[in-house]
Formats: sequence, C-alpha cells, structure tokens
Amino acid sequence: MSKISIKDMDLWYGDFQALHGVSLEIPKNQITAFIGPSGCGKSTLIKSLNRMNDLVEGCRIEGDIMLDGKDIYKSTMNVNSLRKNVGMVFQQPNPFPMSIYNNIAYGPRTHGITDKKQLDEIVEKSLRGAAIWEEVKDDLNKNALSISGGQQQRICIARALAVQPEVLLMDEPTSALDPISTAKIEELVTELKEKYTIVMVTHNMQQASRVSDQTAFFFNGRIIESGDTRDMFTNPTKKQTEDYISGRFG
Ligand SMILES: Nc1ncnc2c1ncn2[C@@H]1O[C@H](COP(=O)(O)OP(=O)(O)OP(=O)(O)O)[C@@H](O)[C@H]1O
Repeated sequence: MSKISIKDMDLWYGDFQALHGVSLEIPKNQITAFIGPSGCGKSTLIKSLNRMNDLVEGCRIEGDIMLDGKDIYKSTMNVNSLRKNVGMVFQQPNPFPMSIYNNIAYGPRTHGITDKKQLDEIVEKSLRGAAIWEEVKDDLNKNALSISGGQQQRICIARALAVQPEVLLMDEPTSALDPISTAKIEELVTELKEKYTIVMVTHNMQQASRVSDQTAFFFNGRIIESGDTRDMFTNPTKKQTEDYISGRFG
C-alpha cells in the first residue's frame, strides 16, 4: 500500500490556481523525487503533505491526501501529530540558535520527554541516524549556527528524526551545499529510506536519478508524468519530460 495517496488535488492561493488535478501514489520506504522548472508547484505540493500550507492565508485545497489511508485534511486530524509523523527539512539549513544538543532535544521536549537519560539517548540516536554523531559528539554544547552548512543541514535532519517521523519531506535539501556535503546528504538519504518514506524536491537531475526510486515531473501546476525513476530518465513517455530532463528547457 502507498504511504501517501494524493487524488485529484487542486490548490489555490487566493484566485491563483497553483495545482491542477494532481494524483500521485507515494510508496512506503522509497524515495520519491519531484522535478520540474521553477514555479511549477513542487514546493506547493510537498508543503501540502504536512499541511504547512495551512499557514498561508488564502490557500484552499480540494481533493484528497491520505496518509496510511487517513484523510489529512479532515477536520478531526490533529495537525501537530501529523507534523510529528511527517517531518520536514528545508532548502536553507535552519538550526535553532541554540546548542546542537538542544536543537535535537527540542522536539522530544515539546512532546513531553523531560528525562535527561532518555533525551541523551534520543540525541545520540538521531545524530547517528543523520550521520553526524562522530563529527559533533564532543561539541554537543556548541551553538549549532557555528558549524558548517553541510553539518547544519544534517543537524536539521537529526532534529526531524528526533520525534520519530514516518515520512521525511525534503525541499531542495542540498541546493545550498557544496558537492562534498551534497554527496553526504545523498548517501544519508539513501540509508534513511530503509526506515522512512522520503519525498524530495530537487532541481538537480543527476541527484534525482542517483537517489530516487520514483520521480514525478511537474509543469505548470500539473504532474505531466510519474513513475520509476530509471524508466523516466531512460525512456520518458511525454515530450515535455524528455525536453526537461535533457536540459532543453527549465
Ligand atoms: N504563498 C503564495 N501565495 C501566492 N502564490 C504562491 C505562493 N507560494 C507559491 N505561489 C505560486 O505558486 C506557484 C507554484 O510555486 P511553488 O513554489 O510551489 O513552485 P516550485 O515548483 O516549488 O518552484 P521553485 O522550484 O522555484 O521552488 C508559483 O506560480 C508561485 O508564484
């Protein structure tokens, strides 16, 4: 069964319709990449998956988004627990201006965990999960803003992992990083899919083809084509997809 199932979704920002009839199945424990030119709706869709768009005034959605068969836009859905289950990592690393330890412990504390030993364990496990423990284990009291961008992004991934999500949404997570940090994040993401379902927006075609299992190609607020990444990159069925992945536009 799909982890997330999107059916006939339309989205408006005020009078402007940003998504048109979007349907997509997002399989469990796989990496799904969203690709497409700027402004085509990739971020809009990824932010709809944990209701981040609720924070945008005038944003209206029709259609269904189901997580494990449950409608996430139903009035009875607890948005806090949805965002705990569906974590998010953004384009710019955005650690809180506090210690590395407190960045990771922040989420668990807001969910009521106060026991120091338990928090220590969560912090270590999350930092290990984000492949940064060895680099920061002796500096846990250091301000998270004082480490490199690539390390900060892995702190943000660890922060997302600390509340034990099931889905990780990543909106261009490496676009602000150098090639070495990018390679580390790509390697990490590939490991994380064993435990998590991952959705990633990327402008980097090589990245999509290297890490993702499934790709959805967006154009003008519509999904033009979606399916197995290797198939799409070697044998796209639509001309627009072929033009985009071969660099003829975008
Ligand atoms: N808060 C908002 N209010 C109004 N319009 C918006 C808002 N956010 C996005 N849009 C519009 O919705 C469309 C889709 O934007 P979105 O950010 O989802 O595209 P994208 O594919 O992620 O682009 P990029 O690759 O440049 O990040 C664009 O036309 C954008 O201008």
